[in-house]
Amino acid sequence: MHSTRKVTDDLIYVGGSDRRLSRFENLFPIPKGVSYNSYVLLDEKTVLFDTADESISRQYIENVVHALNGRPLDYMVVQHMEPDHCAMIDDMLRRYPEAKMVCSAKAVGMFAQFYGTDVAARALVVKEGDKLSTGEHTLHFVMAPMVHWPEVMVTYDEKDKILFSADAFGTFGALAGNIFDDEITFDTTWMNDARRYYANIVGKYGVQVQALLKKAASLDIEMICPLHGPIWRKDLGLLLEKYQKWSTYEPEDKTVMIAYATMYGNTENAANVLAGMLADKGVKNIAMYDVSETDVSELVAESFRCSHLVLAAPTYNSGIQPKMEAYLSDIKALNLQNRTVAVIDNGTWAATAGKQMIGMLEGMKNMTILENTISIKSALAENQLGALEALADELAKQVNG
Ligand SMILES: Cc1cc2nc3c(=O)[nH]c(=O)nc-3n(C[C@H](O)[C@H](O)[C@H](O)COP(=O)(O)O)c2cc1C
Repeated sequence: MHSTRKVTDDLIYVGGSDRRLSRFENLFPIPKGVSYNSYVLLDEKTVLFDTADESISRQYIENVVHALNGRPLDYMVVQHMEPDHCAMIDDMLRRYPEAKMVCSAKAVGMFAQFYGTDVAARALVVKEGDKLSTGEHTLHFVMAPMVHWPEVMVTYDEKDKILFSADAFGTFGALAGNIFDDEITFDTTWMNDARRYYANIVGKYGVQVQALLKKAASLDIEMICPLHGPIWRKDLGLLLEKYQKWSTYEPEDKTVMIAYATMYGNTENAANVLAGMLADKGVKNIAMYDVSETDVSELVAESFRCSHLVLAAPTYNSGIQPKMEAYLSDIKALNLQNRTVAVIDNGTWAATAGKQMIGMLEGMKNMTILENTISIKSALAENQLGALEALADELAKQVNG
């Protein structure tokens, strides 16, 4: 049975959600599932905005067929060629032989790469600023390269002031009937997943997101229809403000995130002692994570949120404890910037992890590495408490000041 909802009088939500998939991109845990959004516009011409992942193919086909209600499909706007949105394109093109695929030039090539089919004859290639009238509606295409693939474009419906935003403004999390931001409590229940989605999937491309935000600012947008997560029609400012921060790598919260690695508990102990000192000095909402117990996507998201990071790790085979090293590689690859970082290391015979962590941080942009580093020899010693206190002082002054 179809499961669709009306977005406007002539726009229908035809997407669906997957709650079985454990990892998005086979990488990021999604305990709350994920939605694959797609939309049908019923104007004088009919339009399908993107398709969906094959995991929801049965539901998706029923939804599209129901929404079109016997009408042919004239246009299929393909904004992003990632398989979680384009898996059903081939099926749609065969099911609707008159449909034209409206997309960027790069998308045509990508389709051939993924599916071995040349769709050039079915493609209506559009570029920056091109417009397509579908009757009452005019669709205005805006290129958004590297948000988060090179072929990405977004589409602005001039009549209803809707931005179809591709992966931008998307989030992890399945939809449960409520498809609009005003039908859910986004700030408390969804924001962490939205941040984790942004930081890990689009985080690297802050410059490109900024370019898109600038283009979007020139459009009068009343609704945003992303490819994942709820449709924004009420509190658009909430996510736009977050996107402004995330894409400029500006921390959201002035607080300390302590990420530690530990085998025997001694580095963890130092992290706890430091956290207590920070709390005594008035630092609030301290976030602390064991990097072996926390998925790296969470660590990345929290690093995008917090202003100050303390990284504490034992030396491991003359290197950095591997989970800490993986996390550092990730935030480096994702271009995290503008953080103040303190380093604590540990070692029983030759503690070298600290030097190596600092080396990785020095390779990142605009990171302030505090000179006050602490090197533990197996377990925190009495005579190191002063140094830890001094570090807590420095961090607290910055955070509270
Ligand atoms: C597999 C392995 C490799 C290690 N390699 C080093 C090393 O290269 N240099 C060193 O000083 N300590 C090394 N250690 C020792 C730990 O870094 C050290 O005992 C540290 O105090 C452990 O901190 P923890 O109590 O937080 O786990 C190694 C330990 C393990 C288990």
